[in-house]
Amino acid sequence: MGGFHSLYTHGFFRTGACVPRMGVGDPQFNLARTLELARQAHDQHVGLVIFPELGLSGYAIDDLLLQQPLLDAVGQAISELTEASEDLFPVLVVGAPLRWQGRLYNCAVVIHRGEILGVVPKSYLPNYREFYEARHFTSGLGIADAMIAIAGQEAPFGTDLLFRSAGSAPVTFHVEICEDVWTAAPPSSYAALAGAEILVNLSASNITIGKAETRRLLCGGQSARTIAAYVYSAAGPGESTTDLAWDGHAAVFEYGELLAESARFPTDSVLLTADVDLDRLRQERLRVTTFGDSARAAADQVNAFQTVEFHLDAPDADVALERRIERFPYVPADPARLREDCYEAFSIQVQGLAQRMRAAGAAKLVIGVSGGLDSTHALLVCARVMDSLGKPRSDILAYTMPGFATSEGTKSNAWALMRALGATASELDIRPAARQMLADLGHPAGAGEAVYDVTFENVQAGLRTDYLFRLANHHNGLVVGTGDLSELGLGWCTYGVGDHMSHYNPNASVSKTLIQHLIRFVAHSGDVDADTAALLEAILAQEISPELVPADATGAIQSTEAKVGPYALQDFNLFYVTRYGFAPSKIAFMALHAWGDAARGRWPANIPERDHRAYTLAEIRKWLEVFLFRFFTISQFKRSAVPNGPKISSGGSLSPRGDWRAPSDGNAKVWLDELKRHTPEA
Ligand SMILES: Nc1ncnc2c1ncn2[C@@H]1O[C@H](COP(=O)(O)OP(=O)(O)OC[C@H]2O[C@@H]([n+]3cccc(C(=O)O)c3)[C@H](O)[C@@H]2O)[C@@H](O)[C@H]1O
Ligand SMILES: Nc1ncnc2c1ncn2[C@@H]1O[C@H](COP(=O)(O)OP(=O)(O)OP(=O)(O)O)[C@@H](O)[C@H]1O
Ligand SMILES: NC(=O)CC[C@H](N)C(=O)O
Repeated sequence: MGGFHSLYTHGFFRTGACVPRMGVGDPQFNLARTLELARQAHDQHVGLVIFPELGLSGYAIDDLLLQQPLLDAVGQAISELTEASEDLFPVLVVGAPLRWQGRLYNCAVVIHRGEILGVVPKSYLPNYREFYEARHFTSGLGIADAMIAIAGQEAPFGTDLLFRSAGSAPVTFHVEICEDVWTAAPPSSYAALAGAEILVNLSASNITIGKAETRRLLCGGQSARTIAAYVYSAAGPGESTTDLAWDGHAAVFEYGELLAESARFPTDSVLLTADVDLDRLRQERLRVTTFGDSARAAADQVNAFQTVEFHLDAPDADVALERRIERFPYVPADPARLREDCYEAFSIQVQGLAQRMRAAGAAKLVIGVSGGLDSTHALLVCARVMDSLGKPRSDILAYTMPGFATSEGTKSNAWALMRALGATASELDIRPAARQMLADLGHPAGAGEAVYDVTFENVQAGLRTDYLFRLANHHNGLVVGTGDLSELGLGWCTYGVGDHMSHYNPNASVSKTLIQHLIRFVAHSGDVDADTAALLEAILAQEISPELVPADATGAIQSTEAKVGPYALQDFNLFYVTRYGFAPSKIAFMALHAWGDAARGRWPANIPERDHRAYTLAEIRKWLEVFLFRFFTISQFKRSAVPNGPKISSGGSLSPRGDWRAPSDGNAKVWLDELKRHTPEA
């Protein structure tokens, strides 16, 4: 099997859905097209590839289905296909009318490496409106523990089959046929509860206006409900147009998400592929424990399945991932989705803080404004909160509090911002108190020595927060937290007395990369004047720094990203560690795919061209190691004691009362070992 660079190494699985050019009632023609596509799928390392319903005979051939020569020719085509499959990697699932115990069934035949693994008859035969399947076929409902003679072999036959690979490409799949998924209780629902991860559907669904959307709803919804992948392929060009038409719709969904979809109304054969993330499905089924509850509720149906085992071994080649992986899991590149995300994130933040202000009977909001990203965004939220409560923005008491390392640039940005947003702005110099405290501590910096250690830093961060809390007492206000999700993930905040603490933190579950985007979004929204937009751009462009340590001899300022890593990568790591609990080597593989080439895929809007950069595997590995150590070893005690704040993204919040509970005395050993063992250094 391939190495680190192969998708099969990391729990991905390539699926294929074919729309072959069809010959009406012409099994040899259809066999030839099927074989062409199967060979293409082989060349593309597809593990499981499906073809349309009754694809070997044609679907809309009416009473020809009852013609002996036609059925014999279909049998011959299956024999030839089975023989040819010996040299092919993928499991093939083809549609054919088959005779069993003197009756005709609308079947899916599952073939791998010269063997018929099983045959699944269609359960639900539509016989309403334009459909007349019951005229020819018998329903497969209830057929179990049966065998069928086919292509010189004896194969399992029934609707009780699950197919499971015990090879180095492990997967469990189930097969249903068109109408089966149109029903209130599709067979695949029970199959998923019995362990099927990929649900395939061989379909011949004639097209009428608007029907493609119905299919998306049904297949996408089925994949979401069953926490599975749903692979769908419908008949296309060449299918009989006597009274109907065919748009050749192929699509692959994963847990409610459309992974790939064919262009409809093709004029020739199509192979659609999609890389399904089986790990994601497996991890999600562990989390969503009600999935197991519904398996218990449907125990009779679930326990009735039998498993057909086969061996699919991952290709030796390094099969490169083709799936689109967002660079920023918290900031989707699709403009429409991003707009919706920004609207929701901002509205959640505003609603959270407004409700707390009302409930606490607070007259004012108190906030420290540094001129950095987090406090800028929190201040934008405060302004909107006041608007929504019908209070004047002057009820926001905003303080800029210069310390030993505050630059003129950030301070003037802070002033400009407080003014632009209409807050009551003040300046409070923390240096005299900080000097006093350092002296009281016996710290050398108290006597003017250039000792810039963590105590020196935290005295400043702590004093700022202390002032804000006492100002809140003094003015009947709430201290608004600014620290973001990414900082919380990395433990990049001062515990208890510092920026870790507030009365309510609307930023707590907004990642740094999303905060950057939200500010960008406001700057480009037209909701603020040109000066404010320029100010926001200036804030976005500056180096991220806590400004707690003065610039060094070269003038270089304290850089957060030089210490904890680029937020772009750390947000990627944070998302996949907390949302799915993936292995670090898989996260590194995915990060390389997302970030390895600046030209690949779309970037979210408004990110300046100069920031379109790439990361090497060595960089990705290095910063992932930093992330794992910081996240698992040194920062959980901070997350175990965070103020309230609303959960914002499906990526999760890190509140111990919300979406992330972990021991405060754990360590990163397991994760670091996994990373080192399975990720090359470059
Ligand atoms: N598991 C555990 N349970 C309970 N306590 C634990 C602990 N592990 C360490 N501790 C204790 O915690 C203390 C260390 O934590 P803490 O006092 O927070 O200090 P620490 O995390 O060492 O330092 C704070 C860091 O955050 C950075 N910062 C501060 C402010 C703002 C920003 C920003 O950019 O937003 C960044 C700052 O530059 C500094 O590097 C030590 O006294 C240690 O003994
Ligand atoms: N000079 C300052 N004046 C007022 N408040 C400050 C100052 N420096 C820090 N703070 C407060 O402490 C918080 C944490 O500081 P930090 O520098 O990490 O955040 P930031 O500057 O808002 O954003 P970023 O972390 O993105 O630079 C700020 O959000 C702000 O509330
Ligand atoms: N072949 C089928 O089972 C088609 C039935 C399905 N209800 C459709 O309209 O597409």
